[in-house]
Order: sequence, then C-alpha cells, then structure tokens
Amino acid sequence: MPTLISSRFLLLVGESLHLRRALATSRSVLLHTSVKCMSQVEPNHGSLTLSSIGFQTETEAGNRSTSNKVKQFGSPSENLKSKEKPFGINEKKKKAVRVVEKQQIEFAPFAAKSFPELGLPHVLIERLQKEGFTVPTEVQSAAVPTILNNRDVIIQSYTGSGKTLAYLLPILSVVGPLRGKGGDDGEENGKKLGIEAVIVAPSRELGMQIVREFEKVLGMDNKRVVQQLVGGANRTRQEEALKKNKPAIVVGTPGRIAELSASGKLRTHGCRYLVLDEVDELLSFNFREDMHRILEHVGRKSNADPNSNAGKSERQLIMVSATVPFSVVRAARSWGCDPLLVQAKKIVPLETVSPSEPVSLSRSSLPNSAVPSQAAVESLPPALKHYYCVTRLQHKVDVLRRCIHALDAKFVIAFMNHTKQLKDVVFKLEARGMKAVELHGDLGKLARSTTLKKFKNGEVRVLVTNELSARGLDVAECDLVVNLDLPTDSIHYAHRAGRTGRLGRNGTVLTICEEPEVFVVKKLKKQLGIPIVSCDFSEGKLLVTEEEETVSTSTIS
Ligand SMILES: Nc1ncnc2c1ncn2[C@@H]1O[C@H](COP(=O)(O)OP(=O)(O)OP(=O)(O)O)[C@@H](O)[C@H]1O
Repeated sequence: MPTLISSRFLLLVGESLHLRRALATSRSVLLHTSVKCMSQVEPNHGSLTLSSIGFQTETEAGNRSTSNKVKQFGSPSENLKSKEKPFGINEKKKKAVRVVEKQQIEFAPFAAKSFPELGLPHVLIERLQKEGFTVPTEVQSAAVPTILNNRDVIIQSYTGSGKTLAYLLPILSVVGPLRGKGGDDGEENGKKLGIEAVIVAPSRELGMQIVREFEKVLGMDNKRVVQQLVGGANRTRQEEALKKNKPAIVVGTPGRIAELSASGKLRTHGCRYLVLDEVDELLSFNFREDMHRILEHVGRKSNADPNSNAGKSERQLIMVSATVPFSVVRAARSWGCDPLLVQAKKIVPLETVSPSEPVSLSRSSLPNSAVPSQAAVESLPPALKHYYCVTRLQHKVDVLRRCIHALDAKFVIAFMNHTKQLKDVVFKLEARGMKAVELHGDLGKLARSTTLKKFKNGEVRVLVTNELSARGLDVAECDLVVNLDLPTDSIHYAHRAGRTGRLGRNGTVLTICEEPEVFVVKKLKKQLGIPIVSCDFSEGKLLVTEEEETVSTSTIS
C-alpha cells in the first residue's frame, strides 16, 4: 500500500534532504499512482541560479553521500565540509533551494562558451575537443553542473538540443577512465564495484544510439566501459560480456535490463546513476512492470533493512525528454529526492510545477485550448518550418515525391501509422526512381541497423517508417520530415518533427492529409502554438496557400 505523506508536513518539520530521500524511497508508490501529497505544493519559488543550488567548478564539485564511494574533486577542506553533510549539499545551499526568490537567470553558465566552464575534468574536455565538441548547448550548460552537484533532475529541452551529452558528461566525470581526479576508480578495497550507471531507453535503436554517443566521448580504447543491453540481441552473449568486461555503465531497454537484473546476472544495487531517457515513453503502460523492477532495484542496497534509512537509495535519478507531461513530474517526485526541472535557461524545483502549468505538452492540459502553451513550443526546435498539404489518399505518395523535389531534400523521413502500408509506399517511390527503404519493429535487429546505416550514409533518400523512429533517431542531415499519416497527438507530432532541424539546423515538416483531417492539423497548430501553413506543390516549387498568411510564392531552400 502506498504510504501517503504530506509534502507540506515534510517541509514544516524541516526534515533534511537525507530524510526526504529515505522517505521517498521507502514509499511503495506504483508508477502512475496519484500521490495525494503532490497537490500540496510549496508556493512558487521561481527559477534558481546554478550558484544557488551549489554549482561549483571542477575543483569544488561535491559528493552525493558520505557512504557513497565516489570521492570529491578538489580541495580537502571542501571535501571535509561536504562529508559532514548528507548528499554533499550543505544546509546553506539547501535553504537556498527552498527560499530563493523569483529571479531571471541571465548569466553563465547558461551561456557557457566552452566545456571547461562547466566544471568537467580536464581529460574529458580533451576527449570532447578531439571529437569536435567545443561549445555546450544551452541545456548542457544548465544540466551538467546541476548533475555534478548531485541533484536529481528532469531534463526537458527540445528535440536535437543535445540532451544525451547533458547527462553523459557529468556521469563520465565521475565514472570510468575520463573521470576527474577525485572520481571513482571503480574499486573499493581492491574489489570491482560493479555497475555504476544504468541508462534506460524505450527502444533498441535509441539504446544503441546512446551507446554510440558514449563511445564517441570515451574513444576506442575505453569502449568496454559501456555495454548495451538491448532486447532482441543475444542475451547469453550480453551476460558473457558483462562477466568478462565488467562495464561500469550499461545502456539498455527496460525488458532486458529487468530480465538480467531478476536473473542475478546484472548487479545494480550499488549503482550511482539511474537515467531514464525518453522518460514519458518509459512510464507508459507497456513498460510498467519492467520499470517498476528497475526503479525498485537499481541503486538500492539489497541487504538494507527496509525499516532503516541506512543503505537506502544513494542513486541519482535523471529523467530526460523533450516532452514532459505531468505524469513524469509526479513520478520524479515519488522516486527522486527534491528533483529539479532543468531546461535550457531555467532551473526550478519540481515542487513549483503544477498540473495547470505543464512543463511541456501535457495531454490532459491542452485539449481544446486555443491558447498555445509557451512550454509546448519548447519541445520543438525553433528553426523548423511547418506545412500541411491537402490531397486525396491515393495521391499522398505523389505529393511526397513532389515535395522532396521542390525542397531538394536529401534525407527524408516519412512517418506512417501502420506497418503494413510502409512497403507499398517504398514500392511506389522506387517505381518513380526515388531510393527508399522501410524501417519498423517487425524487421530483425540486423535488418534494422543495416537499413539505418544505408539511410545515414545517403544510399537511400527516403526512410519510410512508423512511430519506432519518432523518438531519439539522430540523423543530423535529415532536412525533411513528412507525416503521411497524422500523428495521434501533439506529443507524437513533436517527436516526429524533431527528427529534423537538429542542433540548430534548418528543417521542414510537411503533414499530408485529406480534407476531413484538416481540423486535426488546426488543432495541433493551436496546441503546439506554431504556424502550420497550408501549401501546395506546382512546377517544382512549394506554394504557400494559407488564407491568413500573405499569399506568396516561395521556393524553400
Ligand atoms: N555541444 C555539442 N556540440 C556539437 N554537437 C553536439 C553537442 N551536443 C550534442 N551534439 C550532437 O547533437 C546531436 C543531437 O543530440 P541528442 O541526440 O543528444 O539530442 P536530444 O536533445 O537528445 O534529441 P532527442 O530529443 O530527439 O532525442 C547528436 O549527434 C550529438 O552528438
């Protein structure tokens, strides 16, 4: 039975962060369970500065816990101070979190111009430079120091804004061969510590992409520090690799991680970081059981007395997505410890987020509203152009082809809702001399990765796919996304659209629909707060036909 504890009561009695964590972790709150105390939120404290939450540079970065094996970076006096406090956040800083007044966040490191400003270890910065990463994105500027300061977070920022590095860098600052001076050497009294970071992603593709991002930063020599545990791959081989390589970081899908954990082949009780990437998807009904196991076991000491606070979760919880409905906020409050919401230029305590002010794209709060939510816009890359074109069902592929020619798009992702129809579209495009390929969950693992490779290296121009590719797929060059079928809601629209315009690039999104579906597009337009302009294609050009816009003829470059 869930134990319901009033957050107001907790705050009134002035419990320590440590106690809050213990209470939070001792609750047996089911995913999606509505926790009553959540309605009793603190008054709005406004945004926080990084310094007010204790942001420090490499020489100061704090430790999470006295019992945690990770040592401090930096000065001994700072270390000593931190050791006296649970979770490395001293009382002063804790207070600052509680009483901070509304204030604009305009100064560094939100606008950090280089990675060294974020307090990362030197050796890690060198690796980043080698890989061509020199300037952090805004969300990285906000998230890296916050995570380094041991805070539980939800990271919300638009698609393609670099959220993966935003959590990967602070983890690699502490775990593995690129860690800072005081980081964890992966051993205690000569014994290997085991898994120190678990990263969960909702699909194999996304899991593998995250592994590639880790490998990019780690470099070839250190690849074995991270291991993928995705479903569909050979489980025995994964178990053998776990035994042989003793990775410090695993990245996988909920099913496989939960399976290996239940069989005792994956020991994560001492784990320090739990990352839930695309968290809103992970908290969906499909993953409920596996996620429950993961949340209950990762970073939880197996021999801890359930009635005692000692040995309770020391893990740091990091939740990530471009779309954060209120269910995620609720889950973070239940499973995390005083979590912060980290966005590109803003950090606020989660307590200040209420259901009526969604973080972004809350299904429940944006039904028929004519007023776009500012937060909703934050899920989409700012440089995207959105169009829709009305046609008959049988002409959709023809419109797609004409659009590709008009925009001279080179890397096109076309979304449909049903797997069966993908083949037909591929066939029609190929028949008209346009290289296309289908990608969906019914393909085997090998076929899926071969298909993706072909698309990424430009062998095929159009990837015809379904919702599988809507989240996380990172093809920098993708310049056009087409909805051949309407997405089910604004969340799905945002994730599909986010496959283009990545990291500040230009991109176009075209929704091809039939006349009776136009009202859905108009609804999406309102919910997202973006112009989705009616268009047509003629003589190799895109013609804007929206009445309320100035009717103009334009070629989009
Ligand atoms: N600071 C940076 N400088 C240059 N490239 C970067 C930087 N940060 C991230 N990237 C690159 O940008 C691309 C997009 O990053 P990433 O996939 O993490 O975005 P995202 O916000 O997680 O997107 P989505 O929400 O769609 O999953 C990746 O190829 C990544 O390597």
